[in-house]
Order: sequence, then C-alpha cells, then structure tokens
Amino acid sequence: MVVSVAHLGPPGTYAEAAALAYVNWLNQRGQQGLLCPCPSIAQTLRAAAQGQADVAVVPVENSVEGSVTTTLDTLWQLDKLQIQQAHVLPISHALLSRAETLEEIKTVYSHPQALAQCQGWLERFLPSVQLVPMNATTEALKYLGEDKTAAAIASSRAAQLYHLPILVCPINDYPDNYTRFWVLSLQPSGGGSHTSLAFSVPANVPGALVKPLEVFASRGINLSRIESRPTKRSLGDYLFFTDLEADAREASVQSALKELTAYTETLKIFGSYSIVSIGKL
Ligand SMILES: O=C(O)C(=O)Cc1ccccc1
Repeated sequence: MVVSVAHLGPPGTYAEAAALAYVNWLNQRGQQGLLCPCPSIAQTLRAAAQGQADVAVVPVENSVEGSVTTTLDTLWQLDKLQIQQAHVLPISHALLSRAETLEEIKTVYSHPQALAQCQGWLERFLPSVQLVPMNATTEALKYLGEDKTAAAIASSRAAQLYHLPILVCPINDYPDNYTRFWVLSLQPSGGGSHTSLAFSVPANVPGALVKPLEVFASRGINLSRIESRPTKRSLGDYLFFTDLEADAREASVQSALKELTAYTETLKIFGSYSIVSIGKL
C-alpha cells in the first residue's frame, strides 16, 4: 500500500522535509509514501481528516517562535485526527534572490514563522524592505526569477529545487532553531513516550486550571508543555493544549484522564506517540 502524505506546499517547504523524513521511516518498514502538497496548514489537516490523504504532516512548535497556532486551532475544530509521531527538524533559513547585493532588495516574502525567526537579521541588514507574509516559505519562489528586487526566506533545499541563488545563509537569529512536526491520521495512535491533549474549563473561576493540573502532578506525571489558545467564544476564555511525558495506556495516565473529565468542560485526547529527531541535535 502507498501511504499518501499531505503537507504544506508548494514543494520545498520545511513541512515537506518533515514529510520526507516520515516517508523514509515508512521505507525502512517496507512501505511506500506519496507526497501531496496542500495550499495551507488547515487544508493539510483537512485532507487527512476527510480521507483525501492517509496522513498529514504539520508544524506544531518552534524552539524560538513557539506554537504554530493554526495547527492547534484546526486540530481542536477537526476533532478526530490522532498523532502518530513527532519529528523534530533543525531549521536553517537562507535568503534567496536573483539580486546581486542586499541593497537591490525591496521586498522579502516568507511564512510568518520564518520572518519572525529572522527578524533580528532583517532589522540589521534589510531595515527598509517590505516584509510580505505568505502561506509557505516557497509560495513566492516562482516569482523570484523575474524580479531582482524580490527575495524570499526559505531552505537551501528550496533554493536548489527552484534553481535560485542563496545570497546569505544562515540568517536565523538563533543557531539552535528547531521545529516539531506532528504526523496525524484517522488511525488510533500507536502509543509512545508523549501524549497530547487539549481541554476547556467549565468556568473562569479561581482554581479552574489548578484542578486539571493537579490530576497529573499528584500522580507524578510530568507535563512538557502547556499552551493556552482563545476559545473564540468570549474574551478571556481559553483552551489549554498540554503535552504529557507519558503514554495514555499507562494505568496512572488512564486514571488521571478519567479524573480530568470532572474538571474540564470538553476534553480532546490527540493520542500517544514517539518523537523522532532528525539531523544535528
Ligand atoms: O513554510 C514552510 O516551509 C513551512 O513548512 C512552515 C514553517 C516555516 C518556518 C519554520 C518551520 C515551518
């Protein structure tokens, strides 16, 4: 069987690199993967949720810029996708352009995460350019051939794919720049070292968050991340995305999740999975 793997396109994105890492992992187990580029992160997740692709590979968190909020918000809405794996990828950004010098550049295109991860470099070396956010780091690359005043922030792999010169690399503000990607599908997750879930609390009262957290603390279950997102119902009303350093099949986690339902309004469990690291770490 060929596994179709939806990811943020056009080809050459960091999400595609993560999807390729997953396809490699499949190949080592005698399976084939087929890459399916999608126009946005939300559409990537929907492709898997609606069965147009077998799995979706999406960025979820960056070590410098934090959460990829579209991923968290779409996952909460879609409900039924389960995390199969996490991949951690080192991210090295390059400035791609047909310009010969930095002085010629008037516009820089990229994904908002990439623009944010290079903001210090951009302020220092290109303080007057117009920064244009795109759906993906590679979205503007096909236009760079015609316009010498345009540049884009993307990977060196993207530069090769689109036959574009690299003017400067790396340009990310922090050398230790990593992004975590999730591989999700409609299949039940296979278990592993981490469990991700999200919940809303019944009322905005003192202790509304302490109680759910105590459920884990009292059982010695470590949380590796907690991230709040607006419920979009009213100002100050939040969802809490939480990662546990434990497998949901462990008895202590099972009993914690059972108790948690008493202190939460809606609880969604996105599954237990292992983390695969790629490249230098
Ligand atoms: O646009 C891309 O290439 C993506 O995969 C999104 C992204 C952007 C910057 C860092 C990590 C992921």
